[in-house]
This record gives sequence, C-alpha cells and structure tokens, in this order.
Amino acid sequence: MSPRCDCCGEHVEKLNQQITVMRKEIKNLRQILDGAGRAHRKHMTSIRSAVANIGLREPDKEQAPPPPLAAPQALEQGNIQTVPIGYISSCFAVKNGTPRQPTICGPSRAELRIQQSIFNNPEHALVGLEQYSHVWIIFLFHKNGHLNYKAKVKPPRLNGQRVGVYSTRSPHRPNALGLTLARLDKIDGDTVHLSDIDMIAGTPVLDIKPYIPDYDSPHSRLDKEHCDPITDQKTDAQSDLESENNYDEALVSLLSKDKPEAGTPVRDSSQSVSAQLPLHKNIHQMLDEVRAYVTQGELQLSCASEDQVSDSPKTKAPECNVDYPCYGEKAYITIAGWIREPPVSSLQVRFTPQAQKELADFIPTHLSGSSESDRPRFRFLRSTEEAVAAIRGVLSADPRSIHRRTRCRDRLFYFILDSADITCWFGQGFAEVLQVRPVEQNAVSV
Ligand SMILES: C[S@@+](CC[C@H](N)C(=O)[O-])C[C@H]1O[C@@H](n2cnc3c(N)ncnc32)[C@H](O)[C@@H]1O
Repeated sequence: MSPRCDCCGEHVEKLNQQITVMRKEIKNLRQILDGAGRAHRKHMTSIRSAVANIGLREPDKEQAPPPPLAAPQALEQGNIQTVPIGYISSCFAVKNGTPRQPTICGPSRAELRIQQSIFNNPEHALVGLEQYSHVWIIFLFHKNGHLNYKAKVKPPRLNGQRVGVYSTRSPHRPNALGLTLARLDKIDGDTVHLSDIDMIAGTPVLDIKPYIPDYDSPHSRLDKEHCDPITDQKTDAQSDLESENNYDEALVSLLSKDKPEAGTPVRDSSQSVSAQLPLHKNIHQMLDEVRAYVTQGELQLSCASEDQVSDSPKTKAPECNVDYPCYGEKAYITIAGWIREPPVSSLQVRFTPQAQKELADFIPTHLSGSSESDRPRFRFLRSTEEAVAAIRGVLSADPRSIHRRTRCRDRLFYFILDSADITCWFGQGFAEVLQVRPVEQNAVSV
C-alpha cells in the first residue's frame, strides 16, 4: 500500500503523477509564451522601422529594448560601430606616468601601423600625409576600466576641485574618445611614426587627420586674413608692416604716450603687445585702434576684477587668459585660467647618482646594432639625454592622482618609460628618481 497524504488523504504516488503532468503543462505554456514574445518583438521591430522610414517618432517605448538599426539608419542617428584603424605602440606601457598632455614630454614616441583589414593597401591611405608636420589622433581610452563617467570631474591639475567634464580633457567621458595633436616624424609604408604623444601602448586609434593651422587654429585663421586669398601671398599691407623695423617701438611708445587712467588695468606694454597683433591692417588704422583700446579701456588685457567687467560678450575681459587679442569685430580666444596657472606648481626633478648610472647603461634605439648584448635597450628613446628629458617631463607635471598626493604621499611611485622601469619618490616641491631598471621581459607588452 502506498502511503497517503496527511492533509488530503490521497495516495502520495497519485499526487506525484499529477505533479509531473502539471510540470509538463507549465513547460508547454512557457514555450507558447516565448514564441508569442518573439513574434511580438519581431512585429514591433518591423513597425518601428516602418515608422522610422516615414519620419515619424514612435510612441513611448518604455519597456521595449531599442531594435537593432540597419547601418545607414544607425549612422543618421549618431550610432556607429567603430573599428580601430590600428593600435599604438608607444614608449608608455601603462597609464601611470604617461603624460597628461602630449606637449609635456617631447620625446614621447609612438608607431601606428594601419591595419590591413581596413584597407587592402594601407600605405595608400597615407599618401600625402607626409606633407604635414602634425596630425590629430582620435583614439579610444580603452583602459578606462568599466565605462564610468560623471558630469563633474576633478582634474589632477586642479588639485581636487570639481569642474564639468566637458571643460576638461578627462579620459572618463561618455564616449571615451581621446584627441591628441601629435608630431608626425615620418611615414614608412603602412606605419606612421609619431612623437609628442600621451597614449599608452595598445591604444586603439579610430582616425588620423592632418593638422591644418588655417582650419584648426584661430591664430592662423586671423593670419590667413592677411593673405591674398588667391595667391596665398602676404598682402602689401602685411609686407609693409613687416618691413617696418621700428614697428614694435612705435606701438610701445604710443602705448606709453596714451597711458590709461591710473588704476585701469592694462598689460605691461613691455610684453610686446605688438607681437600679438594681427598684421593685416594699415599701421595707422591699427595704431588708432590701439589708442582707442588704451584710452577707452574697451579691451582690457589684464585681470580686471569682475565688477569692473561688463557682461556684454564683446567687451567682457577674460581672466588673464587672452591668447590673442584682436580688434574690431573679432573675438578673443580664452581658456580656463587653471590650464596655464594651475593651483599646483610644477616639481623639480632630480636623480640619485645610482639612478643616473643605471639610466646611462641603456642603449638608445639608433645604436640597437651594438654588440653589447647584455645592456638594456630602448625601443623608442634615442639618447640618454632624451630619456632624462622624458622622465623630467613626466615627473615635473606631478603624475600622481589626487588620492596619492594627499593620502599616500610617502609611497614609492613606479612607472614605465620605453623599456625602463622607474622608481621614484616625491618630497615637498620635488620628485627624485631612485632607480632605473630594465623592464622584465613579458612584464608588459609594448
Ligand atoms: C588626460 S588624457 C588626454 C588625452 C588627449 N590628449 C585628450 O585630450 O583627449 C591623457 C591620459 O590618459 C591616459 N591614457 C592614455 N591612453 C589611454 C588609454 N588607451 N586608455 C585609458 N587611458 C589612457 C593616460 O593616463 C594619460 O596621462
């Protein structure tokens, strides 16, 4: 006799059979629901694409995931699948100790080989680029870790203060795209040789564009206006001005003759105001403008206090950041004050005698054929002086994070430059290199 259930008195065996039947039914029902769901999603996708094709906005789609877009439609909506055109090989293996901007460390070199998967003949894509001295490199911050971004960030140069991410060059931004103006050293077939870079080895590059000051630098745009648009030759006015030997003196004496009222802030005239003036106008006209500027205080070149400054964009004086004052209808170029005058000062860099000796032991790239096989070799750096300059560049800008600067001041700092593993420490106002050892084989792949 099979046992009975205590609650209902039914045979347990019979109850088990009923449970098995019910499980089967549930499974069938699930399959039916899944099928219906798939059909529904398919149906919704075709409705959405029909709606998109006739240019209507689809109704609220809170629950449905966005349907996959066909390529042209995705492009129109700003969604693209990026494909790296190549990957950077550089003298910086890891983020630690990589310059924060390309100009910090001149001899920082890199190579970029255009992938065969992008063009059948990658070298064809580089034809003509050799005529440029600089290129924009657009790349992915692929080592950001998990995609993490905030509307406000703390740039290291601001020593803990927060600013909007879009007023900085922070790597942590919604689309993790980097932009570096690099020097183009040479092109070798499908490979571009660069220097002045701030990208780590392995960085995926999405695009290269020539740097064209006429388009990319407002300074040059102003200069360009002084050239004949057809011949690209300097206009007579500009040549006249350039031949005017006492041109600087004329302006300086004019400025000193027409000194503004006491208390009106004006940049020191000895700072060669003239050197920054656009050379496109008749000198008398220009001098008149300078006079008007000095006497009327329309354009204040120095740090005017905020209450002295009108809100009008035309006359608003920037805070000490005038890059290129210009006159008439043209606008100022201004940048955030902390870029040039950060609240953190740059550090003095020194080497212990032992570190100097270790650094001198490295064989530079151009001597790579040397028979001294037991000495460590640089792959990108061409001399000990270059290595010293690069290390100085990296350390004087204080590469530590805010956390390390404030919480772990006493900890040793390690970074890799080319094939050298560098150990240093930071004191009040200085960084000292303690050790320069060859990177262990396979420790990093450059
Ligand atoms: C402040 S960002 C500036 C990069 C670029 N010049 C720009 O303005 O977009 C430079 C820093 O990004 C970091 N970095 C460089 N390459 C990276 C990569 N592939 N992934 C993540 N971080 C990277 C390094 O720590 C370097 O110091």
